[in-house]
Amino acid sequence: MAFIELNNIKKEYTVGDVTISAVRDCSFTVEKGELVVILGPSGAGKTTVLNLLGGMDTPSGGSILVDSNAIHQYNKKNLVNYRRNDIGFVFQFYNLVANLTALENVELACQICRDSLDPKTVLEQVGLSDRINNFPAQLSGGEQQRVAIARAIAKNPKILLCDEPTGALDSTTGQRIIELLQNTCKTMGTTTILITHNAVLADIADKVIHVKNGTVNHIVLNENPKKSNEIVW
Ligand SMILES: Nc1ncnc2c1ncn2[C@@H]1O[C@H](COP(=O)(O)OP(=O)(O)OP(=O)(O)O)[C@@H](O)[C@H]1O
Repeated sequence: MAFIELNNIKKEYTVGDVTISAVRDCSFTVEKGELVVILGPSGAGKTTVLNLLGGMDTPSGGSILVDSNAIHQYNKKNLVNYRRNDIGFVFQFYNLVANLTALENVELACQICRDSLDPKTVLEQVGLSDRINNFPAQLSGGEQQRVAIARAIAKNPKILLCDEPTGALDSTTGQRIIELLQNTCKTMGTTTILITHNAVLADIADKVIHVKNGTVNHIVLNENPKKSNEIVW
């Protein structure tokens, strides 16, 4: 059994009298410790899939199994605990708390979950030992994203979910963020899922799930994923 299994997932939104099918018949698996890129154009359903995986939303049909747990059957309380303890989230625009320092941002996330790592140590691991007392506005975009990654991995999550993590960064800074995500995935063994419309990022993944019109189009396994310094966009 795979670490993550999505089976025939369907997600529909009802807006007034209209039903919008965001995701349909979507199935794929992710192995423990794998780095997976979900790639597809705008509107393909990537964010919907990520939100379902992260327990921010529940499917209209199908099943989601994470580490043998049936996430699709979770009630609100189960979902709160799942999001707190099992999921680390990295966003395109970092979403740091502006009036807290880098260290305080990471500490805040650690306070709500069990088994968290030492915030200072994790900030050192992401290369920010000399910036821990800075506020987000005093940091570059790349540094802010490092804080956001530190905040997510300090929770010691089962899964790291990244929504266009390099989308707001230039190519060189983005490469360094990819390097950090690749290293974290390999050294900590954190299963990492990254959604993007940037086809260049496909090469850095162990597995690429191509999505189109709300469903999986095809899946590619990379025997030899590229290093971050081998890709440019
Ligand atoms: N809460 C919602 N209510 C209604 N429709 C929605 C909702 N969320 C998503 N959709 C629709 O579902 C479809 C898939 O959207 P989704 O955001 O998952 O795509 P995406 O691949 O992440 O796109 P992008 O790269 O632009 O973020 C779109 O047609 C979108 O308009």
